[in-house]
Parts: sequence; C-alpha cells; structure tokens
Amino acid sequence: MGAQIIDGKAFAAQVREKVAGHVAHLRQAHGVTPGLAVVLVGEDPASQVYVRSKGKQTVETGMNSYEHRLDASTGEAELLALIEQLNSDRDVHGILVQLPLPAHLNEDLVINAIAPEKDVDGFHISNVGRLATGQKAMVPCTPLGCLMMLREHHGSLSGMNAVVVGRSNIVGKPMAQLLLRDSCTVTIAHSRTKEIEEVTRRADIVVAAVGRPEMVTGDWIRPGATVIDVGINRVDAPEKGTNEDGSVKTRLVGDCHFESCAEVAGAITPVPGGVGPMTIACLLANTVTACCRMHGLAEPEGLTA
Ligand SMILES: NC(=O)C1=CN([C@@H]2O[C@H](COP(=O)(O)OP(=O)(O)OC[C@H]3O[C@@H](n4cnc5c(N)ncnc54)[C@H](OP(=O)(O)O)[C@@H]3O)[C@@H](O)[C@H]2O)C=CC1
Ligand SMILES: Nc1nc(=O)c2c([nH]1)NC[C@@H]1CN(c3ccc(C(=O)N[C@@H](CCC(=O)O)C(=O)O)cc3)C=[N+]21
Repeated sequence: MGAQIIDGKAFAAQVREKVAGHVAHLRQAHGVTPGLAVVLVGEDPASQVYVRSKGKQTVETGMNSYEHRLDASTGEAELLALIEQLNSDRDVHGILVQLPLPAHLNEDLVINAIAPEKDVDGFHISNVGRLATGQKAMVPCTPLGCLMMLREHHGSLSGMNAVVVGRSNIVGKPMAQLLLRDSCTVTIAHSRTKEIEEVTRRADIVVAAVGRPEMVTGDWIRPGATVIDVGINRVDAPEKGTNEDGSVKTRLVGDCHFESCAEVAGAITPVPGGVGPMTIACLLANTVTACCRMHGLAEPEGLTA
C-alpha cells in the first residue's frame, strides 16, 4: 500500500476542538449559546444513528441540541409548522431536516421552508445559488469536510484536475462548486458518463459519491492522485459471523475499493473514519457560523469555506 491515509476522524476531532473554543468564547464574551435543531421523520435505523451522534457531539462542543422526532406518517402541514416554529425561535441558529424524508413528503418544499440563514445543511435554493455565484452561503457539510481535508493535504488546489463522480444536490454538485471556487479544473461524472475510468484516470483529485459499494477500483486512479471516498455502504460480512437473531453481520465500505485504490493513490480517505466524521464536524462548524452571522459577530477562522 503506497497511499497516505487521510485521517478524517482525527481531523474532525481538531475541527470540533476549534468549534468548542469558539462556542466558549461566544458564551463568555457575548452571552450567546449556539443551538442546533435536528428533525427526524420516521424510524430509519441508519438515520437514527446519525441523529444521535449529531446530538451528542453538539452537546459535547457546548452547544444546545434540540431533537424533534416525528412519526413516519407526519403530514406536510405539521412538518412545515414545526419548521416555521424553529425559524422564529431565537435560541435555534441551525436547522437540519434529516434526509431522505418519507415518500409522501416533498423534500424541496420542506428544505426551502427553512430560513436560509439557519440552513446549516446548505440545501436551501438560496444557499445553492449563493454558492454558485460566489456570495456568502451556508455550505453543505459533506463537501465542506472534503474540501477541508483536500486543502489541508495539498495547500492550494489551484490548477488541479478534479473529477467528482456523482451529481446529487447534496454531495456531487456542491462539491464541484467548491472545487471550482478553489480554481480546480472540474469534471462531473455520473451514470451516463462514457469510459468513466478514462475520465477518472486523468484526475489529480477523485471524489467518489455514487452510493455503489467499492465501484471505483485502483485501475481508475492515476498514480499519486488523491482519493476522497464519500460513500457509506453497509454490506454483508459473512466472514464476521452472524448476529444473535441469525442475521449475517455487516460492515461499512465506501464507493472506492480501498485496497486497490490505496496501491496507486498518493492519499486516500478510509471508510469508516474519513468523510463521515468530517461531515458531522462541519455541521457543528456551520451552526457556529450561522450563530455568529445572526448576531453580527466575527466568524470563526478556518471553519468556513
Ligand atoms: N459521508 C457522508 O457524510 C455522506 C455520505 N453519503 C454517501 O455518499 C454516497 C452518495 O450519496 P448521494 O450523493 O446522496 O447519492 P445519490 O444516489 O443521490 O447520487 C448518486 C450519484 O451517483 C451517480 N451514479 C450512480 N451509479 C453510477 C455509476 N454506475 N457510475 C457513475 N455514476 C453513478 C448517479 O448518477 P445519475 O445522476 O446519472 O443517476 C448520481 O449522480 C452514498 O454512498 C451515501 O451514503 C451521502 C451523504 C453524506
Ligand atoms: N439533512 C441531511 N444532512 C446530512 O448531512 C445527511 C442526511 N440528511 N442524511 C444522511 C446523510 C449521511 N450522513 C452521514 C453523516 C455521518 C456519517 C458518519 O459519521 N459515518 C461514520 C461511521 C458511522 C457508522 O458506523 O455507521 C464514518 O464514516 O466513520 C455518515 C453519514 C449525513 N447525511
């Protein structure tokens, strides 16, 4: 294995430390405590794990955490009423509605009901437009975490060839915008891209966000390139045995085949312990940023894009 492992878990701990420091300062100097509201509709087990983890880390960094768990059958009007209430709550500086929502709820409508300045996910159409036009925005947490790791590893990204595999609104597109803003030459590949391995092989930076376990293999990677693996896929791991209920144990894998990519890459993020922890750390950072902007206070350094 040749690649340097980019330790997202350790980097996320550093980000959280900065967040905690700024939170303490806000409290002492200005009497303000940032607050994050997380809304979870339904009982998706993976979502419950993330929401619990977000709440725990919010409290650990000294902020207030407000959790709203709603039944899977919750109607649109009821969800919109909750968002309206959180929009006007002065103790709430960040609002996150966990996605995906149950199929009967219109995600665009719900997201665009969040006050843009409290939209710590950066999914509101006004934040998307602001990012695309270079205006001050709330930046989506996963791409922000990826950008922080790339900047830390490379210093300047200017002039590098970056290929983002995946064009979703929550990862691929905002990732491409951030790389473009840092003066990369950006290509977005997706399910209709022809000869995709040829495209990724030209990249100095590959960001994989496809949701297909271990799809990107070492032969897709140019020797020495940096690989950022956004994928979080739970797959069967029969080699680990069975659970008490007889079901097969599982393990997490990324969208990249780690061993073969690590053979050729210059640096790579692992799964778990790469992009995932950075995503949550950036959510905390965005909450502090939102709080500072709302109160007209100086924003923390190194925690925004
Ligand atoms: N670590 C973290 O914090 C987070 C991790 N994730 C993970 O990242 C991954 C991507 O998530 P998300 O962006 O929401 O996923 P989506 O399913 O919304 O988007 C997947 C994208 O990958 C493209 N794609 C699918 N199959 C192929 C293929 N065979 N070849 C090339 N491109 C393909 C799709 O193309 P097309 O548009 O043409 O269909 C689409 O643009 C998932 O594993 C998810 O779990 C997501 C959010 C946060
Ligand atoms: N509105 C909204 N915003 C999101 O940011 C959002 C969302 N909805 N829906 C789901 C996805 C997914 N996501 C992850 C966050 C952290 C880890 C994470 O910390 N993963 C750990 C492993 C966790 C485990 O063991 O299951 C790791 O990679 O090391 C993963 C995935 C945020 N998302």
